[in-house]
Amino acid sequence: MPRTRITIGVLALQGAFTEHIELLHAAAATIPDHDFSFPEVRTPAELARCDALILPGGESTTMSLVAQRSGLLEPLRDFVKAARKPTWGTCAGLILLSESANRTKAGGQDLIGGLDVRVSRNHFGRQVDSFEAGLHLDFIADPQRPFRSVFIRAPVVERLLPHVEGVQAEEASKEDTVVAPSVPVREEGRKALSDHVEVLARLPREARALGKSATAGELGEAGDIIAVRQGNVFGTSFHPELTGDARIHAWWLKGVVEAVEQRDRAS
Ligand SMILES: NC(=O)CC[C@H](N)C(=O)O
Repeated sequence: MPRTRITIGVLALQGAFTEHIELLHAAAATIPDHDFSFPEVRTPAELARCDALILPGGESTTMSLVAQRSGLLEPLRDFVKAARKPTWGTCAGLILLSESANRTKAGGQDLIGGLDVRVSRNHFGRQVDSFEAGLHLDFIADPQRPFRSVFIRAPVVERLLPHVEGVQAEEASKEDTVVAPSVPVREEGRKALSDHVEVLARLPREARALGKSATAGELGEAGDIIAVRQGNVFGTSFHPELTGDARIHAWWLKGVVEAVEQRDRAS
C-alpha cells in the first residue's frame, strides 16, 4: 500500500531552487502511485513537514548566513545529521553538506555537515572558468547516454574522511578550513547511516579541456570526485537542475521513496 503523500522540500533561501522543483515534477511522473509535494523551504516549520530535502546550488556563504538568520541552521543539522533524512546537495549544497570545506572566505562560514568529506571550494577557478561536461553515470537510467552537467565555480571532494562523531582536530586545525559542528546521530537516523562514503562519479578526462580560461593549475584533474553518497546523504559538484535532464532526480526520488517507506514500516 503506497504512502499517500511524500513531501520533498527544496531549500529556497538563495540559488537555483525553482529549477530543482521543475525537475522533481518531471521525475515524479516516472514514479506512479505516489502523491508527491515539493514545497519551497524557508522556515523551520516548513522544514519540519519534509520527508526529504534538496539544497540547491548558489552561493554557500550567503546561503549559510541566511539560514542562520532564519533560525534554520540547527534544524537543518538535526534533519541531515541526527535524523539522517534523505538529503541531496548540489554545488553550494554539497559544500554545506560537507563536514569540512577549505578555501572558505575570511571569517569562514557555517556548514551543516552530514557527508564525511572535505571539499575544495571554487576548485576550477572563477565564474568565467565554468564549463560543461558529458558524464557517464552508471546509476541513472539509460547510462550510456552522457549526462550534460554544468560546473559553475564548482567544488570537488578532495578527501574522504573517516566517520567519527565530532570535529576532527586535524581538519579543524587547518588555516583556511571550516568544519561542521558535531551533532549526535539519533536512533532513527542510525539505521540510515552507512559508515563509508561512496564515490559515485569522477570528472572525465575530456572535461579538463573544456574549462575556458583557467590555468592548468586551477583546472581539476581528470578523476576529481564530483558525486558522493553516504547513506541517505547525496552530493554533486555540478548542477543537474540546469540542463533539463531529470534522470538524476528520478534516481534520487526513487531512493527517497524507498527510504521513506522503509522508515514508515519500521515505525
Ligand atoms: N554554483 C555553485 O553553487 C557555486 C558554489 C560556490 N562556489 C560556493 O562556494 O558556494
